[in-house]
Amino acid sequence: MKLIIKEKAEEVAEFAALYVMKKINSHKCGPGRFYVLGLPTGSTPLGMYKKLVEYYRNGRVSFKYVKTFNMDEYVGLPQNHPESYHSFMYNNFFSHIDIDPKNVHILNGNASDFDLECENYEKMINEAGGIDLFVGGIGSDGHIAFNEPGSSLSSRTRIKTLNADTIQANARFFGGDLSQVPTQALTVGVQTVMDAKEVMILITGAHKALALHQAIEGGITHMCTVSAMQLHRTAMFVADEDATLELKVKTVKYFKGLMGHHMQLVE
Ligand SMILES: N[C@@H]1[C@@H](O)[C@H](O)[C@@H](COP(=O)(O)O)O[C@@H]1O
Repeated sequence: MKLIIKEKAEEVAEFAALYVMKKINSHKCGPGRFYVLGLPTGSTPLGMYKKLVEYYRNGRVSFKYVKTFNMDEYVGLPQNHPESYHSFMYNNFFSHIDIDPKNVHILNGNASDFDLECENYEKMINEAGGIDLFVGGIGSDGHIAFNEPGSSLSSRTRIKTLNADTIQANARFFGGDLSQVPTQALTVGVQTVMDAKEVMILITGAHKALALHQAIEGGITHMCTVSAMQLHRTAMFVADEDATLELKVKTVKYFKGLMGHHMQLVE
């Protein structure tokens, strides 16, 4: 596992965007050779999307031969609702780059058969050759995508009922009104993320510090689903200083000592 520690959230965003750009550019993409990205929503990855749009505008990267699979989507929210993850992704990223909409995959939270929708999603990921890089954020209880505490660590794409903490945390996007927050979502499973060739988790802010501690210094537990990434061969956590507040000084020192080496990943 790698832990990249940057001083500020903006530098986390920059590192993540540079990493994604480098991966796409070194993949030798073309017709029949796509780079496949797994993508998150939330406030944490916003800065990364902004940077990627900037790099695209400066001609440093193209998404023409990139396929994307989003992590999750609310159930029952119209696709064009401003807080749907469809809207989030188009407003903040897809509408500003050269990706072909047919290469964008987002779960349909209004499907008539959720089991079939989720099964097809896994099939489409397989048909795309699997996910090359899954980028994720986490909730303050350490959930990845919408894999709430207690989710099976071998779970696959399915419907989940959101817990009270997640509904509370997401109420800020619905005018603070808990009753407006959808109570269910379709989400990739922990195993769906684990199957990606690479995983990069972005964590910023002191409110995520305990989650980062549990994720990398605690044991693997379904009560902190991102901790499953300890079993991933190439998991990388990218955190700001605030998110490291609950880590041991020894852990922080060790990974900071590797920074020179790790920065080569984006050079
Ligand atoms: N399903 C999403 C997660 O994918 C995201 O990581 C989390 C944290 O969001 P934020 O980055 O806004 O803290 O929110 C939701 O639960």
